[in-house]
Amino acid sequence: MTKTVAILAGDGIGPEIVAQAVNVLKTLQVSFGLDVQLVDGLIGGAAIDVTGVPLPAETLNLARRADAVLLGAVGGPKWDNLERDIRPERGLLAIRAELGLFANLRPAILYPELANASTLKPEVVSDLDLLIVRELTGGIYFGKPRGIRTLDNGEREGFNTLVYAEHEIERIAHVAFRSAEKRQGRVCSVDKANVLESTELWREVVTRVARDYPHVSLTHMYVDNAAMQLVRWPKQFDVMVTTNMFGDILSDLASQLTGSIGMLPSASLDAHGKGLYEPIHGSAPDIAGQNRANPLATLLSVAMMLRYSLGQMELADKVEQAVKQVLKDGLRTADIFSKGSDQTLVSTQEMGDAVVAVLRAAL
Ligand SMILES: NC(=O)C1=CN([C@@H]2O[C@H](COP(=O)(O)OP(=O)(O)OC[C@H]3O[C@@H](n4cnc5c(N)ncnc54)[C@H](O)[C@@H]3O)[C@@H](O)[C@H]2O)C=CC1
Ligand SMILES: CC(C)CC(=O)C(=O)O
Ligand SMILES: [Mg+2]
Repeated sequence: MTKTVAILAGDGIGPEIVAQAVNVLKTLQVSFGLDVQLVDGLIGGAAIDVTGVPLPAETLNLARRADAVLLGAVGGPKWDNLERDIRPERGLLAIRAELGLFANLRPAILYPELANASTLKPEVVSDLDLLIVRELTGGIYFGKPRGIRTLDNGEREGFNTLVYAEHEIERIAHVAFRSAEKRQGRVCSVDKANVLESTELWREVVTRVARDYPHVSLTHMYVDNAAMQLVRWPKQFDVMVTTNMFGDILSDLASQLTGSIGMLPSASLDAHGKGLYEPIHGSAPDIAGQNRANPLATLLSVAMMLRYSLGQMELADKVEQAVKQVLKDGLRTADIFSKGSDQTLVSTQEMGDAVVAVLRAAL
């Protein structure tokens, strides 16, 4: 049966990188019989410009009907002075919440060809393969009350609320333990339980859920130490499970261990296999429109979509193999390029075309 994929390119480099992903999906359609229908929708600043809101009802309906959603990125200086509730980023938070996408899987894998692009020494990152499981629809990005208020003395005060209910912690913990069962069997739960009651409960609930997984080991780490340990010896981690904000920050950090933020894909999943797939990075306004962005995180997100939402394991492997091949062939966008080497500096489009060419050659 034909599957529907909603394509939400968004802002900044979003349209440039998503165009490469669409080319890959069309190649899989034409050359490998992938039965998908691609339907475009507006989100973020692009949606604000046309409809006045960052997540139009039409886009939400499209995403609800679709089997999977592919998203580029949202946001940019053009919309930064808008009223808080209609900024592009609120559209992204809203689609995650509306679709119930509570589990954000962010694998950080070092491709051997990029060992020299990592910020760490090759021996510290060789074979790095860790998975950050980030809670995505709760925590401080969603907690109420929130806002900016004026006090009696005229001074303004900004405030947010970090709150986690037991069921929110339980379900993300299960995702982490089930993931670890298929990997090296180790979960590290990252919190700030020494200071924050919300994550004191987090630690207690994760410890309770661990009893259902006798073959998985559980350790706990405070987030400040976790940030330090990630750059000291990242291979100590298999699966890291953490809150919305801590996962957001630690995954950007982890991306540099693999060479670039342009390399990390993500899957945001609900309880039933519905997923939204996007690179972990933002809209990169500093390089938008220059055909310089690395599209590989987005193409690897397509591979995750094929695997988790479209049931196409072999095609997922093929896309990942094609990414590995273009790196082996020495092709590099600017973010992963090292001068004085036998690498070829390529544009966003050229990198996308090269992946498509490898896929076609694999026919
Ligand atoms: N999922 C999303 O849609 C996200 C949206 N944002 C939004 O994006 C805008 C920019 O945010 P920033 O903090 O600058 O984060 P960013 O992730 O967009 O960019 C950070 C740095 O990484 C570089 N970079 C990012 N993606 C790259 C790629 N594929 N290839 C090469 N270089 C890449 C950028 O050029 C920039 O120097 C803001 O409006 C922010 O709110 C930020 C993070 C996630
Ligand atoms: C709007 C932000 C929460 C997006 C972001 O930085 C992310 O999900 O990584
Ligand atoms: Mg982020």
